[in-house]
Amino acid sequence: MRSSWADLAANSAAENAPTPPPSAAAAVANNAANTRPVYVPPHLRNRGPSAPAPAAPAFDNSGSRWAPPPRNDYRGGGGGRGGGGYGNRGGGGWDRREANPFADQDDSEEPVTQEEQENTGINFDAYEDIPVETSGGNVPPPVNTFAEIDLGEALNQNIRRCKYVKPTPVQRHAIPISLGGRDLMACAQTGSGKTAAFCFPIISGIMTGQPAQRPPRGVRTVCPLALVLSPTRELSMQIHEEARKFSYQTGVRVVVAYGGAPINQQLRELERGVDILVATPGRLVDLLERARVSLSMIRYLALDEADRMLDMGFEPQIRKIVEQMDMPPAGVRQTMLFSATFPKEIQRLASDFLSNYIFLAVGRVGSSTDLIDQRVEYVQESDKRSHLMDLLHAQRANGVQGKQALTLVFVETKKGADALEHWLCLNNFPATTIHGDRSQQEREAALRSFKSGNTPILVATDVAARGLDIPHVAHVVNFDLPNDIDDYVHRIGRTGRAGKKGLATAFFNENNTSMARSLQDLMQEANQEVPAWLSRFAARSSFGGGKNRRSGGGRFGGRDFRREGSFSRGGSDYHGAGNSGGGYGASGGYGGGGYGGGYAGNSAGPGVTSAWD
Ligand SMILES: Nc1ncnc2c1ncn2[C@@H]1O[C@H](COP(=O)(O)OP(=O)(O)OP(=O)(O)O)[C@@H](O)[C@H]1O
Repeated sequence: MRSSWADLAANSAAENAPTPPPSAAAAVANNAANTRPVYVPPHLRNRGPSAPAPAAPAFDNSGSRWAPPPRNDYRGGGGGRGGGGYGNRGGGGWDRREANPFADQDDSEEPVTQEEQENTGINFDAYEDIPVETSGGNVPPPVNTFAEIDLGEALNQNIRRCKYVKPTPVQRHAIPISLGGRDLMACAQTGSGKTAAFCFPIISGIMTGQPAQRPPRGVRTVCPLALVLSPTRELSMQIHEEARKFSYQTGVRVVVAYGGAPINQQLRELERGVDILVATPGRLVDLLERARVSLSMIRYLALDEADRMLDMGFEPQIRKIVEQMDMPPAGVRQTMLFSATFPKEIQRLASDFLSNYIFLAVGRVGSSTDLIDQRVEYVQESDKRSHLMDLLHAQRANGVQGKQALTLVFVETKKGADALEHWLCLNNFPATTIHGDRSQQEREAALRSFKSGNTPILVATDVAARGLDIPHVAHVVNFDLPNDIDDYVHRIGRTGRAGKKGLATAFFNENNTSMARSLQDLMQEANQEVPAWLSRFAARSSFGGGKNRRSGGGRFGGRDFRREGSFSRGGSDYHGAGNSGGGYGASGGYGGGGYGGGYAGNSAGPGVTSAWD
């Protein structure tokens, strides 16, 4: 298996986080059970050693563990807290050793001021004027500060450790909605903090909710309370890392399962206990079929990159997981769907998974808008390499390519990625690749090497287009443009995150004519300068009503599809409440057919490596 020099360097530098000894509380719990771990519900797990020992949970074992949780036992409280139980340090329950996810950062719990946050480049004032649209009945009002939300002290402490000073707009709106027990379809721009927006309510809900029933002894099936699905292995890993930080010392245990990595290690982690399972669909189906995971206790289901999860590649797998296994149905579980893009067709599909939901669209949040400087250059296929070289030399000369400034180059094919990486390295530009033909180890090493700045150029297929939060990506180059404007939005969203500025350059030629109109519209809405030649391409391609045209006469979708006349289900929950910003947000005009690169891997049979999980 080929491996670039940079990957090898990164491999050798791989972290080896020390594992702290088990806490006193965990040891007490374990002894009490004659070395067998004793289940302690999350809301009791935080009691320190001095606290009274948790009483054995009085589970009603008359029903089997397969019985679904009591209907609405955890909902409808409007965020009300049922007796606390969170907040204290310590830990108990399962084999509950917990590495400190903040170990390699300055863990001072000094409050971060807004000024300090701005010094880090995060400027949330840029988000203040963002139009927000909500629809659905009885939308809970947004909050302005984390302090207004009763998330519990342990979680609040982690928010401080993460140095989050105030909630981003999607968090301000989404967290109260989810804490209110409502299903949610949320659309907010890349880099705007959606991960925390779905993690916080889940963690808080598990900390304070009803205790879960424990599987009988000897049964190796685990029953997580929350499931977070994402389309790629790397994104699942990232969500897992984030969720571990948010849930540190809360007693809530987060486990990740994804394809391409040995399943045995993941099984061992699951056996140690799991409250929140973060997974890619393929690996999850495997675990379900082996009966190592049961979804019967699921209270929270979150789909990150939900439009991708429900597009034609993933939809059958997602339906299987959500509808054909043992997961409680919509209305019993709470479901949250998040993405930066949400085509209407996918919204329609997604509504099958939701019950009485609120649609939330938070305007552009400066990702594909002001914060990302978008440029499109006309470059013939044969000139692309020399053009890229010119850009990289200019970056070097201007000091843009400092140690910390990273460049992410998107190409169409895996072979193309390898060839470009090779050529860049030959030309003294250290590069590595990530795509579906690389082993998982290689993919992870490449990402590490890129993140650390050892290899400041990453050549990627669409497998890296969504969700990845890599600090210091200063420049995204669309060496090959995607065929779908939503993919473009996600790709360029790897820069300009959390209020920071970024640059995105696209190489355009005749092969991309079908993208001309949607690209022009996107750039116009983002107040970017559209070259005259691109407008001419757009005018030509508009005659055929190109598949990538955004719906709504050039205005972006980002609107609840239920507002369209076509929504006529009985018992509609649409009440048209909320603010109406209009004309912003996610895309309409779902292009379809535009998933090159690793997409084909989704339908791969057993044993075939999929780029997506
Ligand atoms: N309240 C906050 N204050 C400061 N930083 C935040 C806050 N919320 C999130 N962030 C940071 O913003 C960055 C982007 O967050 P996140 O990855 O969740 O974005 P996203 O909306 O999911 O993006 P994408 O659509 O690309 O998946 C992360 O580095 C995260 O730590």
